[in-house]
Amino acid sequence: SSRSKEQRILDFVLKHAVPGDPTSVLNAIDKYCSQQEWAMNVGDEKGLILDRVMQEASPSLVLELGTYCGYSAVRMARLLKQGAQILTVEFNRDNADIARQVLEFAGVKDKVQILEGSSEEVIRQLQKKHAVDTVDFIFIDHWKDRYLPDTKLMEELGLLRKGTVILADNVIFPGAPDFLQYVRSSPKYDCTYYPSHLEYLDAEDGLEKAVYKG
Ligand SMILES: Cc1ncccc1-c1cc(O)c2nc[nH]c(=O)c2c1
Ligand SMILES: [Mg+2]
Repeated sequence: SSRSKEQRILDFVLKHAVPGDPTSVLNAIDKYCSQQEWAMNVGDEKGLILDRVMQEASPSLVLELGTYCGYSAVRMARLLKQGAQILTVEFNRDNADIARQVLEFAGVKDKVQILEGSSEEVIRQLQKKHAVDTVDFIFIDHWKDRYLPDTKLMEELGLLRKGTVILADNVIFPGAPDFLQYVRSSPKYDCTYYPSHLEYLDAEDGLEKAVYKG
């Protein structure tokens, strides 16, 4: 059977990156996806913004919505402080399998747990099944129509604490207008927009940071 684009990305990483070196894994994925086949990794330009915002938050527990091939999970895991953890949610089983192999090759698998399922179902299980109290940093990068309902759900479940940082990808392209409108008009959030570009392309995109005020 023919290999998928995601399997071809993994193959390129295994061939061209250095085992245990997360930065070489990021460089390999960025090289392949900018030169051979476009893919929806957050990429190197928006990735630098993710790096800075995440380091500023210095989180002990990170929740990522949308693992895909594991690029942003590797990106964040390489910067985590000692003992910190990432829970990343992926709906697509094949992508989760690719991401597991990428994370293992990068040497960060002990810092990251991939939770398979819909973001709504996984979010509802975090406190009881995964012993989560509150989350320190949330990277939203899954499906634009779920940004707002999942944010509201996390509020309702008490998963956000004073100072929890939400960083959302693709708020311009494909765009999450209802999410943007909500967080920017809500007294519960302090928002900052980081203009950038769609991964590997010139199209405009950006990241929105929404800090929960508790
Ligand atoms: C797929 C696509 N085509 C054209 C323009 C943008 C996209 C695109 C880019 C992303 O960074 C995405 N991140 C998470 N989830 C997505 O669905 C997604 C889609
Ligand atoms: Mg994205």
